Formats: sequence, C-alpha cells, structure tokens
Amino acid sequence: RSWLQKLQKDKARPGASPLGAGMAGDDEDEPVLSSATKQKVEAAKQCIENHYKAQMRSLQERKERRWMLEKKLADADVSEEEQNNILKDLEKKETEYMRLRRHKMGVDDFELLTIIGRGAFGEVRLCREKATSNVYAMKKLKKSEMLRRGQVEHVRAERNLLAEVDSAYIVKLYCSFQDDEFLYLVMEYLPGGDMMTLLMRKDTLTEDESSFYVAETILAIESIHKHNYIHRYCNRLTP
Ligand SMILES: Nc1ncnc2c1ncn2[C@@H]1O[C@H](COP(=O)(O)OP(=O)(O)OP(=O)(O)O)[C@@H](O)[C@H]1O
Repeated sequence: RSWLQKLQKDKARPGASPLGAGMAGDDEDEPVLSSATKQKVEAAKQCIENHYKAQMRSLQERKERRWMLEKKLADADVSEEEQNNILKDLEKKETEYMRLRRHKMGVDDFELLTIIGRGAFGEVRLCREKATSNVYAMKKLKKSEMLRRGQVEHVRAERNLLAEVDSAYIVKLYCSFQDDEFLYLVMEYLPGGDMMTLLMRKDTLTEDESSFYVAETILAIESIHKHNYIHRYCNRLTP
C-alpha cells in the first residue's frame, strides 16, 4: 500500500517516476499499466522463470550424472578408494563447469572463424568458445548504425525474444554482451543456411518441401505470438 501511494503521488508530479506514465489514477488502489509496461513485466517474469527452470534442470542433470557414475562404479570391479577418487574428480569437473558458466562473457572468450552471413548492422561469424570448443554463430551489431537508423528498440526486442522464447523453431541465444562499439548475440549455429539461400539454390520447392517450411514458419510465428511479439515482414515488399 505505501509504495503504491508513493507511486500515485509521484505520478501527480510529471516525470517523477518512470512507472507514472503507465498508471491511470481513477482508482487509488488499482494501478493501470500501459501495454508496453505489461509486456516488459511479462518479459522480465518469463526471463526469471526461464533462468530458474534452467538452474533446476542443471542441478537435476548434475545429480543424474553422479547417480549414473555411482551405478557404473558399483557394477565395475573398482576398489573403494579408486571409486572415491573418480567421484571426487567428477565433482571437481562439475565445479569448474559452474565457474565457467558464471564467468561474464566477452568477445575474447571466442575464437572468431569464418563469416557466414551479413545482417543489417554487421556480420555474422562462426566462432568457437575457447573454454568448451563449442561452435556458435556470433552476430555483431554496430551500435552507432542502430542508433542512426532508429532501430535500438527492434534489436532490443530481438535479443529479448531470443532469450525468452524456448521453441524448437526459434534459434537459441547462448549469450549476449557488448563493448564500446558493438553488441554481440551468440546463438546456436544453424548449418542449414537461410531460406533465401535455399530458394536461390533450388529455384522452386516441391509442394511437400513448401508445406514443410510453411508449417515450420507458422509454428515459429505462433511461438513468438504466445510471448506477445509480432514478426516484422520484409519492409522491402511494402510500397
Ligand atoms: N544462428 C545462425 N546460424 C547460421 N547462420 C546464421 C545464423 N544467424 C544468422 N545467420 C546468417 O547470417 C545472415 C544474416 O543474419 P540475420 O538475418 O539474422 O541478420 P539481420 O540483421 O536480421 O538481417 P535482416 O534484417 O536483413 O534480415 C542470415 O541470413 C544467415 O545466413
């Protein structure tokens, strides 16, 4: 009640609170949030939920790895001392893995490989994470160009969407970070190429192929609609 009253008071003073803009003051106790604020709240909620779900999942996986190893060791002809050493070794590796996951990522954590595409604000590169040797696609976006074209909100929505939506039809975002000049999106690498390359290679798709890709596109769009995002179709087609 007290924070709500403070917000209502702040709203009466223009510009006093960033939340004030989203609150209509008809009913003292009922803040009415603008749809933009509701979307932000929903996105934040989803991000936190995904974070904790991933955390629980990784804890469970860690336990399962230990059970499996214990079971294997019990079935194998290994001395008790050796079993303890192997289990200790597993715990050491698990701790190191957690430490690596907590590390704040930056471009220096990756070995940059070949350019695989060009986006509106810069290149997309294949890269290899130095710590794990895992391969990803790194999209690099020039901040000054985004600002110049007034696309900051679109890029922010793209980053939030990739982080938030967990769907087989939406590319997974592994991490994102920035330096003074660029924003970086590190995504799962999809080696199949994009639709444009496929169409250039095949010229015409069969009916079965078309149905397959249209169905996948519909499922992808449906999954982002569920999170209140809409897909922007190519501007070049609009008059
Ligand atoms: N995760 C990925 N795996 C493999 N290739 C990718 C990946 N992401 C992007 N690419 C390649 O890079 C190209 C450009 O990427 P993307 O379309 O995301 O950029 P963009 O800035 O959104 O471009 P535009 O706004 O012109 O659509 C893609 O057409 C694709 O060939």
